Amino acid sequence: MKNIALIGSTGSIGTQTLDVIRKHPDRFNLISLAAGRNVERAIEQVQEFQPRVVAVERKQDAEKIQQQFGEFVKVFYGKEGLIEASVLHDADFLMNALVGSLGLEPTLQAMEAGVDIGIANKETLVTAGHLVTEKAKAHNVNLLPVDSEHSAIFQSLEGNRIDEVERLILTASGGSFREYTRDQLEGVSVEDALNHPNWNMGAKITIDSATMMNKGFEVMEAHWLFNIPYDDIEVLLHKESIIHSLVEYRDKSVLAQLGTPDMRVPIQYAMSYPERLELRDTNRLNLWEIGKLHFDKPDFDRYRCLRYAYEAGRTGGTLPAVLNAANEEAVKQFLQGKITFLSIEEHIEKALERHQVIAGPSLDTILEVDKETRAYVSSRIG
Ligand SMILES: NC(=O)C1=CN([C@@H]2O[C@H](COP(=O)(O)OP(=O)(O)OC[C@H]3O[C@@H](n4cnc5c(N)ncnc54)[C@H](OP(=O)(O)O)[C@@H]3O)[C@@H](O)[C@H]2O)C=CC1
Ligand SMILES: CC(=O)[C@@H](O)[C@H](O)COP(=O)(O)O
Ligand SMILES: [Mn+2]
Repeated sequence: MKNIALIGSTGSIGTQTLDVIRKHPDRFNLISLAAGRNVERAIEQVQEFQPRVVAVERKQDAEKIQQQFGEFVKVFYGKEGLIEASVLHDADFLMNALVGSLGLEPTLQAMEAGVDIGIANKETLVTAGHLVTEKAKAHNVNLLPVDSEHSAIFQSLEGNRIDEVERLILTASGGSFREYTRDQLEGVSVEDALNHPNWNMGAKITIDSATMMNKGFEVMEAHWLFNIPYDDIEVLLHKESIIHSLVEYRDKSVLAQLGTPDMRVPIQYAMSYPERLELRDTNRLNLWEIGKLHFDKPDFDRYRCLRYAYEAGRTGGTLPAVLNAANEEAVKQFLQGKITFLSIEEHIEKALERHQVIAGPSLDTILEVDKETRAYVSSRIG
């Protein structure tokens, strides 16, 4: 039996993680959950899974849950609440399903406590990949990929040597506007941007997918997870999202992982690794039904965020934290209807241009840069 701590329980990855736990009660036991403001859903989850520790974003919501469940659960709130839900002496695995760089500190603290991490929360690796990978090594904990592309690469690497890899190829759907020219992106709506062709995900990652910042983040995530230089990580447009990513070896053999788009597959694999458990109610991949798969090269002028991500990743230091924070703030403002879709990349570009890079930043420096960058982007919007 594996004891699971889950932060971000009410979101897309969080609820699918709970579905995996629900399907395997003999294998997984939920000992804590952390949610944000979706208190009704959090309460239902507490009723069903009976974790002993619960965290929510706001004090008043924590009090409400504490009253309802009494002594059976300990309820916390805020940033400290996220840490309480992540660092438990008997946790075997923390699923980090939070959105944003908010996930960084709980991840680092759980690793210090020797807990293996399922890392869906890519912003943590983007913002502070050097700190996270160092900490994983120092405390001998596994950092298991949950993102579908990284799970595909992880699976395609199994039984092979990393020093025999020549190239990682990350597939990209192209997002909600993949058939649009740059001119057609003028004035697109939030609703249209949220309409991902293949995946049903949280709002922020759906916008990141439309700008292709998601793929840029995934390049950075792959760099840190698999220790591969940026020059050897490529992006391939593949609109069906059937091939989840590929690894090319030095003999030019290419291994890949395929499947119908269902995040419960990589979620479950991270949780059950190195075993594969049954997943009954997912769709089988019948290639004859699909008939054709399509591939294309990404255009770095059409998808500028992809270019910024490679540049920030190659530069390193504090620049990736700026990229992430500027993106988080700009996407938030776009979702609130305050800026246009195309101006997301404009704000990011300006934030990157003005930043004086600090090499090898500490956690405190990263947190400071994160805060300062959000304030800068917010002040540009007014
Ligand atoms: N969805 C997907 O298919 C995939 C997602 N990912 C990555 O996984 C991560 C999660 O994505 P996704 O599940 O889509 O995101 P969602 O927006 O659906 O969920 C985010 C979760 O974080 C919680 N949260 C947000 N702010 C706070 C806060 N201040 N305090 C506590 N909890 C908070 C939300 O709580 P609440 O709703 O209660 O406010 C929710 O539970 C992201 O990093 C994303 O890039 C990667 C691959 C695929
Ligand atoms: C499901 C998943 O892993 C997402 O990150 C997905 O990759 C988004 O799709 P695109 O970024 O390829 O549009
Ligand atoms: Mn992905």
